[in-house]
Amino acid sequence: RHALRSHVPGGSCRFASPPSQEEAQAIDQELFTEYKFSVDQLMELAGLSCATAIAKAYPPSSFPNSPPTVLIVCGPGNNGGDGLVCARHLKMFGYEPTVHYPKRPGKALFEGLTTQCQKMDIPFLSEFPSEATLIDELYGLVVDAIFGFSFKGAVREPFGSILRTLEQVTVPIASIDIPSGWDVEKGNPDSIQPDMLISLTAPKKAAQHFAGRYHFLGGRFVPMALQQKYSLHLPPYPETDCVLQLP
Ligand SMILES: NC(=O)C1=CN([C@@H]2O[C@H](COP(=O)(O)OP(=O)(O)OC[C@H]3O[C@@H](n4cnc5c(N)ncnc54)[C@H](OP(=O)(O)O)[C@@H]3O)[C@@H](O)[C@H]2O)[C@@H](O)CC1
Ligand SMILES: [K+]
Repeated sequence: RHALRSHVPGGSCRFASPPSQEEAQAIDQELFTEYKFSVDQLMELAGLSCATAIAKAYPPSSFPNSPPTVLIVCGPGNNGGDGLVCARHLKMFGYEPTVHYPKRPGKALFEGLTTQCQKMDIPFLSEFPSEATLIDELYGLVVDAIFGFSFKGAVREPFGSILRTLEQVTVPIASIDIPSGWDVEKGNPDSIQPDMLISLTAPKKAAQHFAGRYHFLGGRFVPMALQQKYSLHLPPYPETDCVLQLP
């Protein structure tokens, strides 16, 4: 199933005291309201973490194709914004990203991130490939930036069709924060099963159901007082790294 060779060993996650969906949203809100971070600040760090973790797990030399092509699917919220930032950094790192961004919020932040990608010659696909085999032929990796910790209920279109196609791809999928289609706390055995998960801030409860090879922690921006308030017990990041591979 997983076509890529990889240079770092990995395993499933058993993380102490993961935050609930409500707690994850409360931490997010507190970062903005109490700690006065702006969304674009944290999104930049989150997206950079994702690109860095991807480059560690799937270096260009491990791709079956050259240049290393990556399909990034972006959803309508901040998870999708992380995907746009990730695309930009992957391009800087020597990858060849292509973005599909079917539902775009009319906000300056996302418009700016989209323009930045376009000005860096990152193509945007207007139609999602309907056949999984086409994705397998054209791309060495898929980045799932569709839904994050605010996902609720049954998946609505066009994302239902997209996820059904992604369930059938054989190239690895790297999910940002939460595998899309998964309940944020309970997971979802019937949805995509990514090869990689990049948990941002802290792994959520759903990460306990992740069985792919690479679990990374990213988003090294949570002040200690906030970590303590929510009993996050985050493991220490190595030196100045912005990501940490979890066991
Ligand atoms: N502090 C942090 O940790 C940071 C977190 N960050 C990132 O933000 C992410 C959380 O972002 P978020 O809150 O904007 O929500 P997110 O999960 O992207 O999507 C919600 C959107 O999806 C939609 N939608 C929902 N359910 C649906 C359904 N069933 N079927 C279809 N659509 C559905 C709904 O759109 P609607 O269609 O309802 O308008 C809504 O707009 C987080 O996971 C992390 O990646 C970083 O950027 C910065 C620092
Ligand atoms: K996701």
